[in-house]
Amino acid sequence: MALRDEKGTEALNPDNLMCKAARTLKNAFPQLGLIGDVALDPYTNHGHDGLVQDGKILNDDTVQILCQQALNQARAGIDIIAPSDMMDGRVHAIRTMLDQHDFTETRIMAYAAKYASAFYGPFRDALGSDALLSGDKSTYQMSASNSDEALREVAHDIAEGADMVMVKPGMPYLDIIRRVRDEFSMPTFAYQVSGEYAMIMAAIQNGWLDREKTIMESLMAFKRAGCNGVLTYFALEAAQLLRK
Ligand SMILES: NCc1[nH]cc(CCC(=O)O)c1CC(=O)O
Repeated sequence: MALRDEKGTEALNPDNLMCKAARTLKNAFPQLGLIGDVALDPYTNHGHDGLVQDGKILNDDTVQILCQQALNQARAGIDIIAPSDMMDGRVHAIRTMLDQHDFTETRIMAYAAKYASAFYGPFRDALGSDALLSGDKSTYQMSASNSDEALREVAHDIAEGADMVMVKPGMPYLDIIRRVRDEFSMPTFAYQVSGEYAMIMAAIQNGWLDREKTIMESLMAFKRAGCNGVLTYFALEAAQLLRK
């Protein structure tokens, strides 16, 4: 909390928690691929992903800072920059910044179709941004009622240089995953978010659902819908189950 401020300055600190963790992991496991989430909400005292003035998000000023944040992460050893902020134009700006600093091989996984969702609750609790958040994120994240907009958002991000695209949340948006994969044939990922994880875990803990079967069925659904990969809090357990 003490490190949060209006502009998310800590995001640009080369010795922030995330950069330290990235360097430590790369030293210990040089073969490990690292994905870094780029957005300001872990660092701002208002809990938004971007800068706020008079209750409005400042898109272009935020993009400048996100570029610096991406560069900071690339320097710490992050292999794939994953902007989760949903500002317009950030993929192109980040690509340009990375290239200018010789990070030409650093990839971009765009949170391209990201919905303003209730399913991020547990993540925001963990981050401490839920209590801080003034208003909501509906001016930059998408409305759950809209599916064509997802295709337009994905098209923008691909045109701006995204190497991979993501749909988020996952399970309530399987239709979007299928449309995105069919339309663009790009490496397509889903993020099975914290609320999906919490929902499944709560049911497992209550004895209502079978643990292994439910986890694997939930992940299989993403593959069926067209995903090339899934970001999930079940990753470790799923890897163990797949090895059996
Ligand atoms: N930009 C922040 C960000 N990056 C990942 C998540 C959610 C992840 C999850 O719920 O598991 C969020 C939350 C949000 O947009 O409020």
